[in-house]
Amino acid sequence: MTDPVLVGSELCVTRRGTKILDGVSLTVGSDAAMLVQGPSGAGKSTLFNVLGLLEPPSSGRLEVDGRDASTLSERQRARLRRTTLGFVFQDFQLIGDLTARENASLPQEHAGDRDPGWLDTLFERLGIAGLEHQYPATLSGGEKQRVAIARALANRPEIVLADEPTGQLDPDTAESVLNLLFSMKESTETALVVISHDPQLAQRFDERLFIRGGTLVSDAASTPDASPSTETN
Ligand SMILES: Nc1ncnc2c1ncn2[C@@H]1O[C@H](COP(=O)(O)OP(=O)(O)OP(=O)(O)O)[C@@H](O)[C@H]1O
Repeated sequence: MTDPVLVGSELCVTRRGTKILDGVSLTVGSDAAMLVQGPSGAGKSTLFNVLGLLEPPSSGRLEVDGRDASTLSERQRARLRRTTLGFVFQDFQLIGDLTARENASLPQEHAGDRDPGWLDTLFERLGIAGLEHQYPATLSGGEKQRVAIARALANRPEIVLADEPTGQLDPDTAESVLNLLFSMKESTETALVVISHDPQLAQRFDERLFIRGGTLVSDAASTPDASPSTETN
């Protein structure tokens, strides 16, 4: 594995006395393509939030780009999130009264580091050049997700975290969005971590982890939604 960009050690999240994540340890290399699979309620979104510095773990250690997240102030964490991480969500999370271009440029605006040329490149490579001035309501699901990918890559992050990025798309559009995520991962040299319950995604990823009851388990056979029959290795 190349140098790790994300290292979680014994991550736990407890809510109302219940352990939602229970001792999750993982290492994401700088060129990783990692899929975290698991059934509904397994703790995938919670893990996504913790890895994305969106919520702190109750215990355990998280290192992002070599920095121990627990030692950072909220402001430093927000800065690290902006500069190192890009996010793609199942429901796109585009702002309705901003155009596609304005949505994609938000991370640059927040970082105070505008790079319109890079946004042009992203729109071009993602096949959405020409849609810059349209509002989300006028875009198809696949187009919205491509705008969301442009937004995730706007600040040239080290890691893209995607939570069920194909969950709301029809199979053909899902395939094309996944192809784009992978081709952008290669060309921008980012690590890609996708969280999904969809076993169909499995064959695309070098590394697969399975979560069940808040704990990483060793193989797909332990997760009913992730049948090993769909695996290629
Ligand atoms: N605020 C909360 N308080 C108590 N329990 C919670 C809270 N948020 C989530 N949970 C529980 O934690 C467990 C894991 O939730 P999480 O959303 O991480 O699962 P998931 O694997 O992403 O599920 P899905 O695929 O259905 O979205 C679930 O049992 C959920 O009910």
